[in-house]
Formats: sequence, structure tokens, C-alpha cells
Amino acid sequence: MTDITRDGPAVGEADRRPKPGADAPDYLASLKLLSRFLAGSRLHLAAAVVIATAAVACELLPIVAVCRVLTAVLADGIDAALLLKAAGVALAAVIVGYALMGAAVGLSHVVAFDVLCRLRLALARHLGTLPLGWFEGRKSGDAKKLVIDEPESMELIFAHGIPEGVSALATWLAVSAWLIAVDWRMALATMALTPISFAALVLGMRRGGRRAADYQRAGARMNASIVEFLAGMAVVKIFNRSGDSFAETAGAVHGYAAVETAWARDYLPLGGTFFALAPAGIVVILPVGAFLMAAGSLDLPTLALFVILGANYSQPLMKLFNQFHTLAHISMGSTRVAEALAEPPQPDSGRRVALAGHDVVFENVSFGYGPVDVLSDVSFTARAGAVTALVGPSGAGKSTVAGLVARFRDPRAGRVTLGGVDLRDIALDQLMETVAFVFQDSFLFSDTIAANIRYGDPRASDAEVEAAARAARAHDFITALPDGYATRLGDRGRQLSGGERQRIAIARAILKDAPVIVLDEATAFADPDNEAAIQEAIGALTAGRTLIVVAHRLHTVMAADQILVLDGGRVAERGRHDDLVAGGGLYARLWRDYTEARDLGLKPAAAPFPVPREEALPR
Ligand SMILES: Nc1ncnc2c1ncn2[C@@H]1O[C@H](COP(=O)(O)OP(=O)(O)OP(=O)(O)O)[C@@H](O)[C@H]1O
Repeated sequence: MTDITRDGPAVGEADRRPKPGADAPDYLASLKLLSRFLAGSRLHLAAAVVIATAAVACELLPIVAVCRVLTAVLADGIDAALLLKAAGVALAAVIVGYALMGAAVGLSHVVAFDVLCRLRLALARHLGTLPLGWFEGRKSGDAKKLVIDEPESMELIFAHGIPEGVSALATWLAVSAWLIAVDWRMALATMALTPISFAALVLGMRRGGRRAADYQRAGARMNASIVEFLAGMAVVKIFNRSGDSFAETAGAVHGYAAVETAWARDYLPLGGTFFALAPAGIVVILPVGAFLMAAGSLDLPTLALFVILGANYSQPLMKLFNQFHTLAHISMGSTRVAEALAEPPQPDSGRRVALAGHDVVFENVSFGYGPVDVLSDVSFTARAGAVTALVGPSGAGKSTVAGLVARFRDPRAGRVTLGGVDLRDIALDQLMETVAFVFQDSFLFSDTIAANIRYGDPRASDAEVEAAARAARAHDFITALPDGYATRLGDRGRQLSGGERQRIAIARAILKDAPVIVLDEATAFADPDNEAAIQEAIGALTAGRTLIVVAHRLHTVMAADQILVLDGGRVAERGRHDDLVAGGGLYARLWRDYTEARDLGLKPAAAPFPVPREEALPR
């Protein structure tokens, strides 16, 4: 089984437990998640924390110096030597403090980059082990958001949050301890508003937090709507629907603004109370100080110290709050990443087994994407060295059957075997080596054409790549390109025609040299010329292999050894072309419709295996 945990810990049962209060954000989700990927960076992080704390001590030194000077001046008048010494200490402390904080932040960035690198690798590796169904239930940008965007926002936690949060906490604790040591009564006065302001903050965040799920949903809807509006611009324009589409996007943007406003209504009265009260210590310090001085139990230098420090007492707390706010802000994203990591991978026996040939057998297979079955009790044998064609009306389940052969999904009931072994008992690696799949619209990577073909066999030489391209009838159009095989394909190879992309995909499958080949509508998007080339290319694939072909263009499967006619997820008919046509059932009807359409101008192209000449086609 693929080791998904090389860069991170195992996905534990604890991660799969339902979270209490699904809509309430877990403010510490990011910390919990990132701490799982900290191994290897703990020392750096500890060093960053220690250095940040030392930087705080340096930052506090100038305040200590000012207080000592103040006390001395109030007691004995101005002493130039003391002033100079204090200024020197303060300056040196500021310089060293900045240098230390710079070093701490530098170190913490290194920790952040390392942790995020491990998290992204583990995520990407884990997503690669999930069943296809996981991706199908999501919008295309979702997985990218999980691997790229969400971790990016977490960078702040280690890069800034930890050194700055630690230094803020250390400053607050040090100042509190100092003030208590100097005069506990004035210290209490300085701190009097802190619990009240924090209580207001916690209440505010709780109220605001109830909106977190709405906030996330509205944000996701707005993003998806804007991305779709831009991606579908050609369709929007051609159907002159820019007004409607924009109205939908505008609705999503307004929806997001409405949630933000509702959040502000819930949070701001209490959050605002925090920001008003936290720095307002002076309103307690002055009257308490005046009272104590009047009572003769407080001197002026001490009052001055509390006035200076008291005014800034809440600063570290505000900084700490900012870090907490960052944590809260990214908590929903971190929770989603943690949930994705907890998704169970596609079951993999991990056992490489001896296969008795390469017959693919469906035994009473039923399958459904949701609660309703789209395949019911499907049984057939696709023999090695023979061509098995899947035909039937749209939605009959042809692509679903094809997908089960490559274990894109597993049957709900029954089993699919290869060489007599249940696919689920064959190591996924072995299965993927044994089965080649050419999709309706095969994905090409943003790389050179040669690299895309070599995807079928990474060890293939240039000559083997070219031979596969020749067999796939792709060599001529590739060499006609200015950069030939070195041509870089942009976004999914869109600069090529559908038929050209398809032939590159077929070259890739030829290079893979797998004994079982599944072609899902390989000619679906091709024009007649391209289709002929593709059919010739497919012809190069067939010899001696188990070939399962999904086809709409029935002339391409007339010579198939076995045609399975699917209807409503069941095998309605099976046999060879002539017998099925003579039988007068569904296939005969499909064939009649097909030939009528062909007579109206549809030009059948070359088939991958011997096909009767045009004039010999039954009418
Ligand atoms: N990912 C999916 N999630 C949910 N339902 C699906 C999914 N893919 C296919 N279906 C449904 O399963 C049924 C069979 O689909 P399938 O694509 O296998 O049919 P098909 O015969 O290949 O159709 P077509 O010839 O139009 O490609 C259809 O009702 C389809 O709507």
C-alpha cells in the first residue's frame, strides 16, 4: 500500500470522529493540524521561541532604564552620567532586540516552509490514494484549494504567529510580574479592566463564531461563482447571457457581503468593547493612584511608573489577540484539510498476485453512484485476445462498466475478476500496470509531448516514444510542430485538436504495453479524418490483448468478438453483430437508427479491427 505517512503521521481514528458542533469553528484546528507535521522542525521552533523571548527582554530594557532614570530624577534631580548610561543601555537593547527578533522570525519562517512542505506533500500523496468518487463530489478547484491555498494561509501561524505570539505573552507576563512586585495595589488597578475586556472579546467571538460556517459557505459560493463566470465566458457571451450570469455572480457577492454584515452585527458590539476597554487602564490607574498618594502610601515615581507602563499594558494582549484572530480566521480551512487527510484511502490489498491470464469477468455486478443502482446484475466475460464492445443508449452505464475494470470504483455487489482474481485482491500498483485506459477526453499534462507520451512508461527511450507515436498515427502531426516532440503543451494541451490529444493518449497507452485495454469512446470528439487516424491507432493496440471498447459509432464495433448491449444498467442483449441485428431487439433498433443517420451523411471511418466493406454493410 502506498505510504501516505512518510511526511506526516498516520491518519488516526481520532481524526475520523465527528466533530462536536459541526458548525462551530475549532479555533485551534490549524495548530493541531500543523503540529502533526512539526517533526524535524521542533528544534528550530524551540530556538525561535527562545530567541523571541530574549528579544522581548531586550525590548523591555529601555522601559526599565526610563523608569530608573525617572525615579532618580524625581528623587535627586538630573544626573547627566546616569542619563547617558541609561540612553546607552536603551539603545543597545533596542538594537540587540531587533536583531534577535529578526533572527527569531527568520527561523520561524524556515519552520513554516518546512512544515507546509510536509503538509502539502502528505496531502497530495493522500489525495492520490482516494477513490475517484471523492473528487467527483467536488468542484474542480476544491482539491487545488486544499493543497495550495489553505496551507498557504497557515504559513502565518509559524512564520509570524508563534514568535510574535510568544513574545507578546512573555512581555505581558514579565510586565505583570514586575508591576505586582513594585506595588500590588497599583498592579491590580492596572489590570482591573483586562478580565472585563477579555470576557467581552470571548463573548463576541462566540457570537461571531456561530456565523463561521455561513461565512465559509458564502465565501466558497462567491469564489466558485466568479471562477465559473470567468471560465465559462465563451458560453456566456455566445448565448448572450452575460447579464444573467453576472446577476448570479453578483448575487453570490451580495450574499457574502450580507453574511459579513451579519457577522459584524453579532461581533462588533462586544469586540468593540474589548478594543475600547483593553487600552483604557489609565482611567483606573489615575484615580486609584491619586487616592493612594493622598493617603500617603504611594510616591510620585511609582505613580509615574504605572502611568507609563499602564498606558501600554494592553499592547501585548492586543498583539496576542491578533494572532488568535488569524488562527480563528483560518480554522475552517484547516478543519477541511484535516478532514481530507482523514478520508480513508481506496482499499488496496497491496498483494502482487499471479494472474491466470487476462480475462476480465463481471460476476453479477451491481453499482450505484448514490443510493440508486446504475448497474444491476451485470455479468460477462471479456476474453484475452478478443474485442468486447459495450454499446447502448446514453446513460445505459457503458462508461461505468469501463471504470469498474480499472477500479475507479468498486462494485456494490458481485465482483470483477482479472485472470481469476477479484480486482480488490490485486495490488493497485499491479492493476494499474495491467490495465491501460484511454478516456473520452484524456488529460494531458503541462509538459512536452514526449513527456506526456512517456507517462505510459517513464523508462522508455526516445526511439520507443517515437515508435509509439508512429503506431498511434501521431508522429506526423507532432513533427510538423515547430518544436516537434519537445513542444510544450499548455493548459491540458488545449492548443491541439481533440483528435490529436486523443492520439497522444493512445500513444501513451501503446507505450504502456498493458495486456488489458479499455477505450472509453476514444473517437467521441474526433472529426472523420481524425477518427480514421484514431481507429488505425487503436488497431495498433489490439493484438493479443483484452480490449474493452465503449462505442457509440456502431460500425467501429461490427467485427467485435462480443457486443454487450446495455440498457438501464442491465445487459439487455449480447452476441455478435449479425446475430444481434437478426435478433430484431434493441441492438437492431440502434443499428437501424445508426445506419439511417449514416445515410444522411455520416461517414463511417476505419475500424480498429476488420470491418465489412461499406457496400457490404447490412441495411
Ligand atoms: N459521477 C457520477 N455521479 C453520479 N451519477 C453518475 C456519475 N457518472 C454517471 N452517472 C450516472 O450513471 C448512469 C450511467 O452513466 P454512464 O456514464 O455509465 O452511461 P453511458 O452509457 O456511458 O452514457 P453516455 O453514452 O452518455 O456516455 C447515468 O444515469 C449517469 O447520469
